[in-house]
Amino acid sequence: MEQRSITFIGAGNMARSIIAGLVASGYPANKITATAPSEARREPLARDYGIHTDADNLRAAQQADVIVLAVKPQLMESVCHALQDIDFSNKLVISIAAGISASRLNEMLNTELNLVRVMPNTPSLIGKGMSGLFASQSVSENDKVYAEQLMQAVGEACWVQQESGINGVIAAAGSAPAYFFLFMEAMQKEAIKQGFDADTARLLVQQSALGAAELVKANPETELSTLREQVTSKGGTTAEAIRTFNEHQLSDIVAKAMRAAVSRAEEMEKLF
Ligand SMILES: NC(=O)C1=CN([C@@H]2O[C@H](COP(=O)(O)OP(=O)(O)OC[C@H]3O[C@@H](n4cnc5c(N)ncnc54)[C@H](O)[C@@H]3O)[C@@H](O)[C@H]2O)C=CC1
Ligand SMILES: O=C(O)[C@@H]1CCC=N1
Repeated sequence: MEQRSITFIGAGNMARSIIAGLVASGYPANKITATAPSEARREPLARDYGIHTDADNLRAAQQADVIVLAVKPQLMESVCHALQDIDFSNKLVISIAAGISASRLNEMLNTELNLVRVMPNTPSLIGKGMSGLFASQSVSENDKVYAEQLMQAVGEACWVQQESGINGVIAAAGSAPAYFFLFMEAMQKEAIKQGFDADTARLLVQQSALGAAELVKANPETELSTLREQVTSKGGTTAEAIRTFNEHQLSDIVAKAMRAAVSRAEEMEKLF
């Protein structure tokens, strides 16, 4: 892929995840800059990945070919305001923020950007990310290819044709690692109650989760329901566990939670 100079505005959890994945995939560290007001955020990134860091957003953004907006949605407006003097005509802007539309970002930066909205997730840190991408109409084919390859360097990527699809990606992927962590936390807690020490309980849960996910990936032709049925012996233990989940409407709970994530993204679009 092209190795353009890239500046992350905001050096938090998500920027760090992408930077780590990029550097591990061979993207040159000296082409990457990350900004944050606090030294405590910048220093570990410079130390761990050998990238440049800067406290000055304007300077760092000015010298980059690609600017990744990676601050919290609440801060986006004030951060963008200070970048308005930049000539964006030859730059690609990537926003990873949830709940901030392309038209709002154009407004905040006071220009019609070459903008790709990307919704990544934190497993990018280990090259296992899942990202959804949406490109504004003006984005060139070359920039689209670059954005896609950038996210493929840290995991899998898919495009959405409508901007609203980004909110669907949030529900199914951006926020999703937290759902699985919550589920695993609950399992670990109960395994501890059943007598395992915390480490063994974690091992039991993490290896089962990993094995299940790998099995899904290794069997793309097999429906998820079939994989579930292969574990569920008639009259056996799994059947009782699954019956209990169903009795408490696990599918409805999951659907409600995913819709709540979408609703919050829509609400944020009005707030910020
Ligand atoms: N954490 C996640 O799993 C995901 C987050 N996102 C999006 O990524 C964005 C960042 O989220 P996180 O990394 O989780 O937040 P975070 O709070 O970990 O990181 C935000 C960073 O911005 C920095 N910052 C604060 N003020 C700044 C300023 N004026 N200039 C430059 N940097 C500044 C902070 O030092 C902090 O390191 C959000 O817009 C969020 O919607 C998207 C997908 C997944
Ligand atoms: O919770 C959030 O708002 C961000 C977006 C997806 C994951 N974290």
